[in-house]
Amino acid sequence: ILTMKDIVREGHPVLQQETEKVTLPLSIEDQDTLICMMNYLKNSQDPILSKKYNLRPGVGLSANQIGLNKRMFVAYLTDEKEQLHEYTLINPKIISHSVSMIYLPEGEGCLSVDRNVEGYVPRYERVKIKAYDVNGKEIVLKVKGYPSIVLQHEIDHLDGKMFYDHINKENPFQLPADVDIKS
Ligand SMILES: O=C(O)C[C@@H](Cc1ccccc1)[C@H](O)SCc1ccccc1
Ligand code: NI
Repeated sequence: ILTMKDIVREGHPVLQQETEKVTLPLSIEDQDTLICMMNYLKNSQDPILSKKYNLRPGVGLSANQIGLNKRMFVAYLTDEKEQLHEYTLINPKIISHSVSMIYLPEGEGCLSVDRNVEGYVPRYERVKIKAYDVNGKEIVLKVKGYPSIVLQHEIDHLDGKMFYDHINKENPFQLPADVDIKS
């Protein structure tokens, strides 16, 4: 199973580069990798297993976070309305987004960053994503709020970006007038 030793930490080049598009249909190997990545998220959110395997909880994981230069990620989270969101997205692309922005009041963390980085991370409130599912079928999904933040955090990884790249250097808690804090 995937554990913290498999997770690449900041500074490693694979996290700083734009990941390569995945060839479709998915190889058996890529299919298996995605299952392992989703199992990491589920295990990390299980009180018993996360303790047993010493896993940091995660709601998203990108392939380059486990050292693979492949444009694919998984996400497993419940939203503000306790709705479960489970995504395995291949070659995702944000094709449109809202003007309005949102932030997590507590800021963001990252499984690849072993330190606290303070500050608001401005994200689009709503995004429309085009991607492929594990069967190679094209999907278009619209997400808003917390799920939108998670998917943007993961797509950033695939583009070689870290959450703190979005934090205002002068004033990390700067809030442009018209933004809403999403809790
Ligand atoms: O490093 C990753 O990509 C996984 C992040 C994703 C993430 C962080 C902040 C905001 C949105 C997504 C981990 O989930 S950070 C740990 C965590 C665990 C549970 C809930 C929120 C954050
Ligand atoms: Ni991250």
